[in-house]
Amino acid sequence: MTDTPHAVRLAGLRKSYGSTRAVDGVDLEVAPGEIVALLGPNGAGKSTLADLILGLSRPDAGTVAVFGRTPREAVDAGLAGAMLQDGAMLADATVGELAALFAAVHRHPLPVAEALDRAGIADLARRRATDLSGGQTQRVRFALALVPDPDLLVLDEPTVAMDVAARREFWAAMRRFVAAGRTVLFATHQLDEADGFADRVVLLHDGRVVADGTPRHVKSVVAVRTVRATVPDLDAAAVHALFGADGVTVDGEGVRISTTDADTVLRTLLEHSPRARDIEVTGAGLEEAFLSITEGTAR
Ligand SMILES: Nc1ncnc2c1ncn2[C@@H]1O[C@H](COP(=O)(O)OP(=O)(O)OP(=O)(O)O)[C@@H](O)[C@H]1O
Repeated sequence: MTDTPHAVRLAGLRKSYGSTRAVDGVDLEVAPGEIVALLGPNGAGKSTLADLILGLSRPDAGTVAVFGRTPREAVDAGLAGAMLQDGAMLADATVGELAALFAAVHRHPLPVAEALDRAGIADLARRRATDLSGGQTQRVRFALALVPDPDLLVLDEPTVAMDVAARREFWAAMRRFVAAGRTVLFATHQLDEADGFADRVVLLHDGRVVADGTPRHVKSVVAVRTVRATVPDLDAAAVHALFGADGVTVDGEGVRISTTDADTVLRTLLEHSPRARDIEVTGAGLEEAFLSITEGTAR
């Protein structure tokens, strides 16, 4: 641990690929010991942000500091470890050999056996790294990220390809990792994962931070539901007067309303249109929730 105030400090960060603004003006400060989920739909900019924090790509504008150092310095000093989506496995090497290779390039590595043990894959040490299932490969990546014994772990969608049991074990291992006061920043597009593990959730959309708070706060923002109903003699003007225009679609006798408070919408709808039928309430995916946020209906 260092005395610097922030594990991660991003200021005015921008990164474009051609005309795509992958990261579009991000300011973010993460204190040591925080567990932060970067939550966002596909293409929100989570991987790009992770790469910038680790110094794997350079920003077009803005600054990145990791424990007060440049990303490169922090990684070289073993302060930051990474588990990325596409870390390649060396052909022919066993898991143990791969971890030993990693250990050789770090200044204060964990003993290989301990890194494998902490990741819960001691039994895979002699297996060839390229012969593993998707979930096992993810856990090898996790072990490799632990090898430098870092104070900050950056994980990009760590549980992709893991089954339920592997996920449970993975998060248990992560809990042991953070028990020592270390910092974790993980990207995910699963709200329940952010909710279950993070103490802070940063919501990204189109390269921008659109919400930042406790899982409870962010859940209330993205827990959008869609209410659909068929209403005979539907009066579009009356519907808009009741529910506003944002997130409300009227099509013939069909009405569709996006809301964070489906109970109230249903009560109001039935009060004013007792003949409403085919009523359906569905949970929205993150994409839909984000659309609502950006349209301003889910505030
Ligand atoms: N190397 C690249 N070249 C061109 N465009 C890129 C590149 N990397 C990312 N992008 C674009 O930048 C945007 C952000 O991508 P990024 O991978 O950071 O999002 P993400 O939130 O991690 O998405 P996912 O959940 O799908 O991994 C997307 O529009 C993506 O197509």
